[in-house]
Formats: sequence, structure tokens, C-alpha cells
Amino acid sequence: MAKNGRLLLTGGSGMVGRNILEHPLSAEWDIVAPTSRELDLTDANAVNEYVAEVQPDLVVHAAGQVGGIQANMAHPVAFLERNTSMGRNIIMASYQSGVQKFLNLASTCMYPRAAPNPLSEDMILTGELEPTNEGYALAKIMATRLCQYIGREDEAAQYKTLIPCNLFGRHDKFDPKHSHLLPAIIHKVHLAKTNGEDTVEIWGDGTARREFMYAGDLADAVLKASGDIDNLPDLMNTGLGHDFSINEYYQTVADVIGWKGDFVHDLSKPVGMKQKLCATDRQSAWGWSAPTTLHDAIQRTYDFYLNEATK
Ligand SMILES: NC(=O)c1ccc[n+]([C@@H]2O[C@H](COP(=O)([O-])OP(=O)(O)OC[C@H]3O[C@@H](n4cnc5c(N)ncnc54)[C@H](OP(=O)(O)O)[C@@H]3O)[C@@H](O)[C@H]2O)c1
Ligand SMILES: C[C@@H]1O[C@H](OP(=O)(O)OP(=O)(O)OC[C@H]2O[C@@H](n3cnc4c(=O)[nH]c(N)nc43)[C@H](O)[C@@H]2O)[C@@H](O)[C@H](O)[C@@H]1O
Repeated sequence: MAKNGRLLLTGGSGMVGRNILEHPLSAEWDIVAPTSRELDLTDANAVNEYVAEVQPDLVVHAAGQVGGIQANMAHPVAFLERNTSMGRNIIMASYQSGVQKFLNLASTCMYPRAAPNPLSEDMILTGELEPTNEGYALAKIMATRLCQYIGREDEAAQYKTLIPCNLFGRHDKFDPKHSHLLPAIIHKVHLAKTNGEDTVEIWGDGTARREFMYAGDLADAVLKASGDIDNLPDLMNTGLGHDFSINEYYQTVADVIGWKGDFVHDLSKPVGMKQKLCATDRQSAWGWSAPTTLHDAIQRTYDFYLNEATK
């Protein structure tokens, strides 16, 4: 089968990257996916040389310093500086090397904390950011704007940005020091079941709402977008169009894992944004929606956790 061309994937060893590499559509591309040891994206000279050598037809930027609310609060310098450096280096190296197609991955955390939900792409920079992840959000906004500016200055440059909602899935991080909500719940409920405990702690009062998409579905969107980049808007949310409360996520994971117990709320823990549901008008107009149900996504993630992450 003729390939679409050479795709340079950053972050190939991360959760999103591994889901992209596992997806059947990845076979349509000749994919090069350096790890951070093979290519440190914070080293501008190394990135310039690597991109000039590989000469990709398309770059998908899925690398980053990524973590849950606790990691972002603990390391704002790294989340701002490293993500800014990586984004600037790979975008500018690609543009200066003549790469005409670039797909940047941002995050719904870059929306203003008090913006009305659902969050639409024109709301970026219209208000103050969520303090718990401000550094990460600033870095994401910088990279997103850089891609937009390149596209405006050079109509041949298709530098587009997808703005995913929260994600979870196979190859997620389950260590409580770094994990996002869903892998944290799976880890805690699994331990409670295994150890015969009858309570599990929820951070906050559990009324905050989140939109968690299965990472395998985001991989589907990324690969379809990679093959259709000319028809993408410059910014496009990739989400579900609906959200659940933190409490509902805990209960659904307990149902999937088969643990019956009580939840206790630790109100001293950070809760971040009350809600960050993204608008899916542009995504619907482009013709994509996420196919995996929450229950199936949790089951597949738990299967991965049991088979891989606890080895
Ligand atoms: N997870 C979410 O909930 C979520 C939600 C919205 C958007 N996103 C976005 O999706 C992308 C991927 O997220 P993820 O969850 O897959 O993150 P992840 O699992 O933490 O993976 C991060 C990836 O970035 C690479 N990386 C980190 N520092 C690097 C460096 N200095 N040089 C080169 N590579 C480096 C890592 O490579 P090594 O493993 O080799 O170090 C790893 O492959 C990020 O842009 C993130 O902002 C994630
Ligand atoms: C997509 C990511 O969103 C991230 O914000 P954010 O959704 O609050 O990040 P999460 O860590 O997924 O937290 C989501 C919500 O779950 C609550 N929560 C309840 N129990 C737990 C738990 O045991 N662990 C965790 N981690 N949360 C828990 C937490 O208070 C917060 O309201 C940003 O910090 C990142 O930079 C990134 O943008």
C-alpha cells in the first residue's frame, strides 16, 4: 500500500503517542518516533539537525511535560519552561526546514477558568487561566498561537492545532504523584479491592466536572486529521460533547472493577476548574466523534493496568 508520506511523531513513547502507533491507520504513514533520549526537544540545535535530516512530510507534536493537577502545582517552572521550549523548537525547526504540514496537540486546560461552558475555540486568551495549571496552559497557548501565526503568514503552511479534552487509556501513568483523575481512580479502587478496604478517598467534594476521552479515540482523530489536514480549521477541540462529575467517575470505575465500598471526600485537596467541557461544533462539522463508551474505555484501561502497569 502506498504510504501517505513520512510522519515525524514526537512523544511516541507517551500515552497518546503509543495509542497513535498502535492504531491501524498508523500503517498509512512511514512513522519516525524518537524517544527523548534519542531527541531531546528542549535542545534546539539537536531538533534543527534532526528535522533537517528526516525531512518529514508531516509532524505530529505529542510530546510534553504532562501530568495531573498535583504534578502541575508542584512543578510550574518545568511545566512552563519545558513545554514552551519543546513547542517552540519543534515548530520552528519544522517551519524553517520547509515542513508544510504540522499537527500540534494542545489541551482544554488553556481555556480561561471562568469561561462559560461549553468552551469554544475563540475563547482562548479571553480571561484569567486556572492557577493550578497556568504554566502548562501558557506553554500550550504559545505553541498554538505560533502555529496560527505561521499559517497566517504562509498560506502553504498547514500548521493546525487539536485541543483535546482530558484523556486516559492504555499506556497511561498510574503513579499518584503524576496521574490524572481516571488512572488515579483505577489505581485507588484496585488497591481497595485487592486489600479488602471499604473506603476510597476522593479529592474535593466530587462535584467538579470533567470530560475524559479514551486515548485510543484521540489517536483515531489525530490520524484522520493527519490525512486530512488541509480541511481542518486552524484550531479544533477534540472532545465528547458531554462530561461527568468526579463522583460519577469514581462510581463507574467501582462498578467496572467490581468494588463495593464508600467514598470519603478530602476537602483539603485541590480541585482545579469546576468544569472544562469543550464545544464540539467544529469537530462535528469536520465529521468526527469519539466511538468508545466510558464503560468500555475504563474496562480496556483497567485491563492494561492489570496486564502491564503492575508488572
Ligand atoms: N493526558 C491528558 O489528559 C492530555 C489531555 C490533553 C492534551 N494532552 C496532550 O497530549 C500530549 C501527550 O500527552 P500524554 O498524556 O501522552 O503525555 P505522556 O504520557 O506524559 O508522554 C509525554 C511524552 O513526551 C515526551 N517528552 C517529554 N519530555 C521530552 C523531551 N524533553 N524531549 C522529547 N520528548 C519528550 C516523552 O518521551 P520519553 O517517554 O521518551 O521521556 C513522552 O513520550 C501532550 O501534548 C499533552 O499536552 C494530554
Ligand atoms: C488535561 C490535564 O488537566 C489537568 O487538570 P485537571 O483536569 O484538574 O487534572 P486531574 O488531575 O485529572 O484532576 C481532575 C479533577 O479530579 C479531582 N480528583 C479527585 N480525586 C483525584 C485523584 O485521586 N487524583 C487526581 N489527579 N485528581 C483527583 C481533582 O480534584 C480535579 O478536580 C491539568 O493539570 C493538566 O495540565 C492537563 O491540562
